[in-house]
Amino acid sequence: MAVQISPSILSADFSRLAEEAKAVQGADWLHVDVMDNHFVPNLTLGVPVVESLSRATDTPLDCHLMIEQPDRWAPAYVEAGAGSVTFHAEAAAAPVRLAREIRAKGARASMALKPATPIEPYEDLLPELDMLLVMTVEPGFGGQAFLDIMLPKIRRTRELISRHGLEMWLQVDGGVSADTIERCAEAGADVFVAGSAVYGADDPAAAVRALRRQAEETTAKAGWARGH
Ligand SMILES: O=C(CO)[C@H](O)[C@H](O)COP(=O)(O)O
Ligand SMILES: [Fe+2]
Repeated sequence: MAVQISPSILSADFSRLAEEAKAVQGADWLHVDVMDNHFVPNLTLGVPVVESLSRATDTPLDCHLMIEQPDRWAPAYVEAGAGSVTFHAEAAAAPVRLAREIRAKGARASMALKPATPIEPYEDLLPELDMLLVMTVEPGFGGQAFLDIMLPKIRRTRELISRHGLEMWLQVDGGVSADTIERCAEAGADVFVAGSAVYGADDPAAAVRALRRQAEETTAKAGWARGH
């Protein structure tokens, strides 16, 4: 199980997205938060911006769709160049069909859970997914405080993934920082989104390296990591 860091451009300067993407060279992914002002009370960017960004950087794009009707829109984000597309369980009408469509178009398929959405009803869907995103804030805004109460859900999700013998990744998003990343890694997360902790730093690339080091050290120590 390899630690991956996905800086969120939600906390970047939107007037200089190409430069901001290059400022985190060395990151595994670039996390792109798509918000439609319906699923969440905020509005960010859409398909044309993702298309331009995918041409402007070699870092693969990890698109987090906080939108209604992901069944209709998610395939367009794959066509726009996203390497991974995450839809919300609460918004998808047919998550299995949607995950299969995302995979068939050539991207990794991922599903996100808001803080109040349990993982257990989705256990049988896990083999259809390449990644599960456990939100550690209410989606909609960057810079919010990490919700410690989500740690048991991260732990239960990791246990389910292990029990089913799956290779899928477990992402955490929201309030991930030097203060919280070790708790996430200890609970079983392996893909870490960080917005304000990376783009709020004087040296974003150094912040990515520091977060990676912390997560790797914790992962190496954690008992559940053995054998993965
Ligand atoms: O999906 C998100 C918010 O809905 C963002 O990815 C997340 O909040 C990142 O920002 P920060 O690390 O500052 O919390
Ligand atoms: Fe996100």
